[in-house]
Amino acid sequence: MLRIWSPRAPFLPGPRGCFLALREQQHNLIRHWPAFRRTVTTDRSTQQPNLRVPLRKQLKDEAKSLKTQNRLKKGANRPPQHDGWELTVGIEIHAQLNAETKLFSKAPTKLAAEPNSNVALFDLAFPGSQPAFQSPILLPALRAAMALNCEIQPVSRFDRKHYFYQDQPAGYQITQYYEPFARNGFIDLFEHDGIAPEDGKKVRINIKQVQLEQDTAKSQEYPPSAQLLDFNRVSHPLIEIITMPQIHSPATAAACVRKVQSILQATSAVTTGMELGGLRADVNISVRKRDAAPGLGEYSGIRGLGQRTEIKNLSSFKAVEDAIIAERNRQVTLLESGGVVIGETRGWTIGSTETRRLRAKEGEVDYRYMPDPDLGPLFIDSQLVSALSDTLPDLPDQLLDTLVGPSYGLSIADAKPLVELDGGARLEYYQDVVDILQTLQQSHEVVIKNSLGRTVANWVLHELGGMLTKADVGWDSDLVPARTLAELIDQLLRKRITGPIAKQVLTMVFEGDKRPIQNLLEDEDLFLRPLSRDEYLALAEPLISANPEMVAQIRDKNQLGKLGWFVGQMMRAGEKGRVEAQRAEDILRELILGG
Ligand SMILES: Nc1ncnc2c1ncn2[C@@H]1O[C@H](COP(=O)(O)OP(=O)(O)OP(=O)(O)O)[C@@H](O)[C@H]1O
Ligand SMILES: [Mg+2]
Ligand SMILES: [Mg+2]
Repeated sequence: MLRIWSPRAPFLPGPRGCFLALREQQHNLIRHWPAFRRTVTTDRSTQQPNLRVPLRKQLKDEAKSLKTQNRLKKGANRPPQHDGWELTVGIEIHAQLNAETKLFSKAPTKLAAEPNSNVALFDLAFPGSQPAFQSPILLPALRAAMALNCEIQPVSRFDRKHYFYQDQPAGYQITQYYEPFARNGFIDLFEHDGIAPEDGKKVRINIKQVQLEQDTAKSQEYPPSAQLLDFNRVSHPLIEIITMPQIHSPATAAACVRKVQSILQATSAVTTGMELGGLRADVNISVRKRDAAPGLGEYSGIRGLGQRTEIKNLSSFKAVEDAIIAERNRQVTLLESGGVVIGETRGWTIGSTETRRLRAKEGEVDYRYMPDPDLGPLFIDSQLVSALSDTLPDLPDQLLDTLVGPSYGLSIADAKPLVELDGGARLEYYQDVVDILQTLQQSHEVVIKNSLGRTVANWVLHELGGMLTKADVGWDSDLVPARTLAELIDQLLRKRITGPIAKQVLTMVFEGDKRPIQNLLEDEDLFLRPLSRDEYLALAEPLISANPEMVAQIRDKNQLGKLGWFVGQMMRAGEKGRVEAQRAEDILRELILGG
């Protein structure tokens, strides 16, 4: 049974009315901007580290150790038989915007809701229902486009793209074909993104345009011959990001999608990534002989391209890479045996090494694009653009620069997961722990070195991260509150507990012990108690009597370096962490050398 979310169809009275309504809504947006930002986005800009020292070189050097690099160097993506061929890839990325309503109705966008419960009349193309552009959607869309370095267009328009399929009840999708809201952007990929730039610096991928459009319904096979349809997704606001055909390796293509995802997450333009279907990629692939005359294909000013095929709806970075490898291999083999590549849409399934033909590629003519007569132009005020640009948070590359810089001192291998994991939530947590720990350390008047950033990263990523992996649970900052972890690390840095005890306590907290750290350590008697002089003597004396030769070498031949061996033995024999090296050495000198 289909339930309709809204009993009233949203209505806007024609293009002129729409124009006025939009101007009015924009005005309100600017006026209420701070409040809006609090409710819809999670801007992390205020929580970012305030010291920013770009250290691109350091980033570059450290990136060399990345595993992906090793894989690339081994040439995993360049089988020798394809050396004479150049691969060209252009990507279209569809991202579900972080928005509360559909693109043209007030129906909520909650995807987890009961199937077909969040649907307005317009979303189902009920006769007489009209689109009502929901202007708050502009905010995540603009943030995304600006972070992708695009030029925001003051005027853009909506078009109808016709096709007939069960997932689109109107028979057309509303998109921005002729005049998108953003053009001419770019993203830069560096070694730390897992690619190997030819100039050793970066690869720049130009973005042709970013456009607003509607999502389609979700269909699910219902064997033997039916399909189930969930219209909750229909008209969910999407942006389509279209890159120029400037990508020449499968790994770069995957890195490009990964980078776009992390930029969209950093700007809160999206709430979910590829793993939850919030991002989908279509890849367009062609090959051409390196030394032959250029092919005839042309795209947006780039000439001499080979015939492209398109693989739609890829939903993981690995799928992007593997599908391109499979399709490149097919095209090269086909051309080498005298065949021709036909422009078509092809499918690819996870784990497969081959793409398969789905249908002939629809062209502009087949889609019968036309301006949507029910929607007026979209005017984007420069005031809104500058308000957004002032509040754009640090992007992943800037964050990495800060984290590997001198104030935090992280390795690129630690900085990257912090920036990328859990949509930035792990980084916020890390920053909270650092802040609290810094305050605690100041209040104890203990001077600690700049290793604090590294120590906290180790606990957040490796100790806590290891527990999450072992328990097979997702990230939840409430499992071990930031203050609890900061207090625990504080006790460790002040040498009041040992490392193994700190790990034991972290496990207890992780498993649900809610006692404050101080109480927990006291109750369980886990604080380090310094050893008495008698206890040091009891450790040293048996060692001295068991090793008379070494003692003689120290005493008679002045081989003081050998004292270190005795210190090591005492530390090993004593209760873990309680034997202090300096005090052990003092006792040994006293016993062997007589003071
Ligand atoms: N010869 C080519 N080789 C590889 N990629 C190409 C080639 N020509 C165009 N492309 C890429 O194909 C994509 C075309 O996307 P665009 O949205 O403009 O058209 P479309 O694929 O026909 O539309 P849609 O799939 O949305 O119906 C771009 O990313 C572009 O870079
Ligand atoms: Mg497209
Ligand atoms: Mg396409």
